Amino acid sequence: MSDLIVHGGTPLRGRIVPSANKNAVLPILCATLLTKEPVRLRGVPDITDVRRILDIFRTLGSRVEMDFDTGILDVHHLDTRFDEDTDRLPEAMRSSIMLVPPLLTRFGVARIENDVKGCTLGVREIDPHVEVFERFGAAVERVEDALLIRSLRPLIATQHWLDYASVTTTENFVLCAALARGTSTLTNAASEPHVQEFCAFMSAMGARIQGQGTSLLMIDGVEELGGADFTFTEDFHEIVTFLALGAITGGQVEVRNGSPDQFPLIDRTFAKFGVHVRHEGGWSRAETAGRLKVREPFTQNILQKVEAAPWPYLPVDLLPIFVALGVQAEGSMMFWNKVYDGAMGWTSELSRFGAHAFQSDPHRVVTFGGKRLVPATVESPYIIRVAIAMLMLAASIEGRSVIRKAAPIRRAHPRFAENLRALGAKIDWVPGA
Ligand SMILES: CC(=O)N[C@H]1[C@@H](OP(=O)(O)OP(=O)(O)OC[C@H]2O[C@@H](n3ccc(=O)[nH]c3=O)[C@H](O)[C@@H]2O)O[C@H](CO)[C@@H](O)[C@@H]1O
Ligand SMILES: C=C(OP(=O)(O)O)C(=O)O
Repeated sequence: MSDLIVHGGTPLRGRIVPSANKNAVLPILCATLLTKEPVRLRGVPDITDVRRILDIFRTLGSRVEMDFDTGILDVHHLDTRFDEDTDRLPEAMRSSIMLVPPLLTRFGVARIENDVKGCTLGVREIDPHVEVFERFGAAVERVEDALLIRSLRPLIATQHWLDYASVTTTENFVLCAALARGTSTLTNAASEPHVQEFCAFMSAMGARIQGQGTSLLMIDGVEELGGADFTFTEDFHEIVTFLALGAITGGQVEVRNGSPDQFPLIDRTFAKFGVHVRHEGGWSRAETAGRLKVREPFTQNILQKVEAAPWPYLPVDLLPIFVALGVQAEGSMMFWNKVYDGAMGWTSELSRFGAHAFQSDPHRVVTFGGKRLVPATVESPYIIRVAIAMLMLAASIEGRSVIRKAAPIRRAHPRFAENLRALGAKIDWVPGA
C-alpha cells in the first residue's frame, strides 16, 4: 500500500493525541544498546523506522518485546553480538548511523552501509560523523558499499567544534562521550526538541550531560550506564501537521501538546498565513477567520518569508507543511530552506493541483497563493513531510486526488490515515501502480 486516495473538500474537525517524535525515538532506541540492563520505553510508535531498528536488535540477539497496542517496549541487550561480515544495519534511514557508537563501545567495530541517507533532501553528509568517531580514537576505513569503523581500545574523551549544528552528529557525539574516559565538550551542538529529549533519556540511563538545549554540551564519561523506564513526549511535527490540516481544510483540530513552550516561533509562522494558534489546558487549537491570507509585511518592497534553519529557528522538516499553507493562502510567501541544498525541487509537482510555486534558487521558493486549485494525481519524492504537504493540499481541494508513493509517511506517523478518518477525512491507502 503506497498510494493515498483522498476525496477532499471536507473540513477536518476533532481531537488528536499525537504520537512520539520519530527523531527522538530512533536515537533513543540506538542508545539502549549502550546498556546491558533492561530498558522500558513507553509511547513507542508503530512506524517503519522503529520496526527496522527492532528487527536488527533481534538479529543481533537482543531480547525485544514490543506491544504496539500499548506502545510499551521492553528491550534487553544482554546476549547481543555483532558480526561485521554478516550483520547489516538498516538502509534508507538516517538513524542507522547512531548504532555506530554503541557497536563500537561494545564490540570495537561497526559497519555502515552507503545508503543510510534517509529522506532525499540533497546532500546528507557522512563526514561530520566520521570526524566525531576519529576524535574519540576510532579508525575509519572505506570498503566496498560501506564504511568500517574500528576501535581497539575504549573511546577517549575529546573536545570538538562542529562545522554546523547537525542533529545526528550531536547525538553521535553524546553516544560516544557517555562511556568515554574523561570529560568531552561539543561546541556548536544541535539543540532541537528531539535532541533535548534524547539527552533526557541518556541522563535517565545515568549519563552525565550538562548544557542540554544549548549549543555547548559537556559530558563526563561514566563507567557504565544502567537501565531506564522512559515515556516519550508528543511530537511537534505531528502537532503542527494536524493543526495545519484543520486550518487548510477550513475546519478546526485540537491536538494534545505538553510542550507549548516550544511553540512561540511556530505560532508566529502560522500567524503569517492568518492562522492563530492557542494553547490551553494541555491542548493546542488553530483558529482561522475566513480564508487563509498572507499577512503583508510593514517593510516596503519585501516578500513575507518563512526561514528554516537549525533550532531555535523554525525546524526545516516543517517547511513543506507551511508551503502547503502558502499555496492555499491568498498572497505571496517566500520559503527559505537554510539547511539543505536540494530539498525544494518537489514544489514544481504542485502545479498539477494548479498551484503556482516558483523556485528561485536551490534554497528558496515563492508561493503565489489563493489560486483556484483542482484535484490531481501527484507523485511524492522520498521525503516524509512532502508526502504530507501533498496530502494537505489534496484534503483541501474538492474532488478525488491521488498521492503516489506516499509510503514515507509511515516512517514517522503511525495510524495516519486512521487519525485523518477520525477527523472526517475520506482517505485510503491503496497498492501503488
Ligand atoms: C533522524 C533525524 O534526526 N533526522 C533529522 C536530522 O537529520 P541529520 O542529522 O542528518 O541532519 P543534519 O542536521 O546533519 O543536516 C543535514 C544536512 O544539511 C546540511 N546542513 C545542515 C545544517 C547547517 O547549518 N548547514 C548545512 O549545510 C548538511 O549537508 C547536512 O548533512 O536533522 C535534519 C535537520 O533538522 C532533519 O531534516 C532530519 O529529519
Ligand atoms: C528527513 C527526515 O528523516 P530522516 O533524516 O530519517 O530521513 C524527517 O524526519 O523528516
